[in-house]
Amino acid sequence: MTDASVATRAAVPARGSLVRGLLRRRGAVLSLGWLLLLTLATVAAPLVTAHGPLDQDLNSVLTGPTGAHLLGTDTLGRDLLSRLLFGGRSTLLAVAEAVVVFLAIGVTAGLASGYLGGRLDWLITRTADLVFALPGIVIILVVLAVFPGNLHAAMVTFGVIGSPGLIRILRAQTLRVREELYVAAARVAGLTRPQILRRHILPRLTSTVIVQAALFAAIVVTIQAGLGFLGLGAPAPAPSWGGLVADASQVIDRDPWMLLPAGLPLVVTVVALGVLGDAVRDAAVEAWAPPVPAPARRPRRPMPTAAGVTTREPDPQALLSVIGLTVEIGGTPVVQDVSFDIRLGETLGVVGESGCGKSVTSLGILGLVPGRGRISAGHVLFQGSDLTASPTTLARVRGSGIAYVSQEPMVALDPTFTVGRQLAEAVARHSGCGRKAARVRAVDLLARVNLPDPAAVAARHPHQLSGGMAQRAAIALALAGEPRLLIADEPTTALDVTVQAEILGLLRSLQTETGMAVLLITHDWGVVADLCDRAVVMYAGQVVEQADVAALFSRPLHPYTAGLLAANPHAAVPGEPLPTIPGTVPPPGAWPDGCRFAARCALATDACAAPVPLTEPEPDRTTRCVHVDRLVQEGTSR
Ligand SMILES: Nc1ncnc2c1ncn2[C@@H]1O[C@H](COP(=O)(O)OP(=O)(O)OP(=O)(O)O)[C@@H](O)[C@H]1O
Repeated sequence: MTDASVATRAAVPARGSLVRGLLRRRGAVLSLGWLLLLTLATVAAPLVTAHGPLDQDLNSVLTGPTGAHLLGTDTLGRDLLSRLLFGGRSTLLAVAEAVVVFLAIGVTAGLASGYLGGRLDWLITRTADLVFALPGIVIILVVLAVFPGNLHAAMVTFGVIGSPGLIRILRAQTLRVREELYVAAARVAGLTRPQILRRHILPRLTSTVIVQAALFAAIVVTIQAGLGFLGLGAPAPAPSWGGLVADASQVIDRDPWMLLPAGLPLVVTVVALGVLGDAVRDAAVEAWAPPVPAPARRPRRPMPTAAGVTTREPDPQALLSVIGLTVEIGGTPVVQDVSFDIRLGETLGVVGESGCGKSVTSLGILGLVPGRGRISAGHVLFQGSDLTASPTTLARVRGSGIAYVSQEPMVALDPTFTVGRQLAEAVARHSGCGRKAARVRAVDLLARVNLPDPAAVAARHPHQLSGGMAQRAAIALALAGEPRLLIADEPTTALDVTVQAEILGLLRSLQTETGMAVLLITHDWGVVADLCDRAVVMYAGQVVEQADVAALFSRPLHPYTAGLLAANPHAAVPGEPLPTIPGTVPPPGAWPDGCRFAARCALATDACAAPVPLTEPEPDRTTRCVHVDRLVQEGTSR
């Protein structure tokens, strides 16, 4: 989508907020109205009725509705409206007690379990399973046997017994949300865990929490009424909704009317809570649904890969040195022995076919290995500090030292906040300036990435931006901490060709202005030629070649690099078919012991069956090929 297409987007109904979505639903409005009315009437019961709930008048029993008693009287001549409202107080209190306990345990444990994982996750899920298996009603009856008539103890217990359901749901959602790129971006930006949970994860779970709380409240109302009906609630003569139904059922043959005021509020309240829960869920789905179909991603072309550099001394002048980095996901190495350096002001391209480990390498640098993977070997030195050895240094460096721009700007930005607020938050965090100054700086940053009318853009939510604008906003966010290294993972993949060129031009000018280093992951040799000083070629989790861009283009010293350059559409000869590399990249776990490219290589011989080390055939360039001498000769004679 181009920037111009924002106008088209604006014509599409905008995503409504949860509240607006709710207010558009008649059922939700009626339910909210009823619950509000009920709450007000019970709280202000002494003002609503002149009769006390215990006042008896044996001369007017079971009167039915009259002027003096709007809902009639019971068998002792007590005013039903008064008993209903005062009884409603204990119902509302019971609901509040149980729901508060339910939410306190469910939200805290669900978030902690899903986000922190590890042993805590194991402990929480096992405990939740155990509590889930307990027979709730039996436990409550036991509690009431130990504390007769103590509804508070019963409701707190019910809150505890109900919480495992919420824990499971929120844990599952947290696991999903924590993998979203804007959460990774928040980690890169240096937010602490509590900040990420509060600002980025909890808001995404709000609708689920409200739905679950409403449904749980409906269950509490029925349980509380059931206990009252059985005489296990508030001791007589105190009013309760369950007690009213019990009284009404005893005189149903003499005065069927009494069942109506006794039972109807109970039924309407339970239905209202259920309808409200459904409406919140529907409104949330609507609020989060994308307003227009996501722009189709450009199909990815197969790209060259490279081999990792084995043990070597890091460049003393490097800003970042990756040394022998090995990353495992699920116990399988997906990136192995990767090494490279970047100096300040330099742009290093990382190229390779899909699945060769480019993204995992860049995320590994930031300590953000996906899928609960881990760095199993190697070091990442940034300005001399080993980021793999010190989580504190890593946390300090993220955002301010190293920033990250992903290929999906629309999801890298938090959809819940305006662009300006996210930027201001990042600026304030990194610079420590006040809110007002941070807001001004946020608009400056948007201007710096050449967004027209930056103040207006600051007031928009990410979904109101086109792909190109969102990527510029994401770059502005990355610049908020004035990083020394920007990692850009295919920053133009999801954009139209014209916008791609603009974003690449922007990156180039920002680098010239700030002098920062850029690690650019790309599939596009055109981008490498245009922006990069050096390039690392990755194949099947290894670096296979690393060289100055000009040397790489003129004399590739790995058959894979040569194959990829030949398949480069920018160099295609009109009318001739574009050469391709036969076969596919072997997946992690299926890598051969020898050269990983051998099965696709025209030069392969028996010598390729043994492990191939990286060699340095020329100063400042490395390759992982046993036929390197032949390639050097061919290149020289060309
Ligand atoms: N979350 C994950 N869980 C399991 N395996 C993963 C996960 N993320 C990546 N991998 C695996 O790690 C390997 C390297 O993936 P990576 O995304 O780094 O490749 P890439 O070169 O960046 O590819 P692309 O250009 O498609 O992004 C792949 O085999 C991939 O299947």
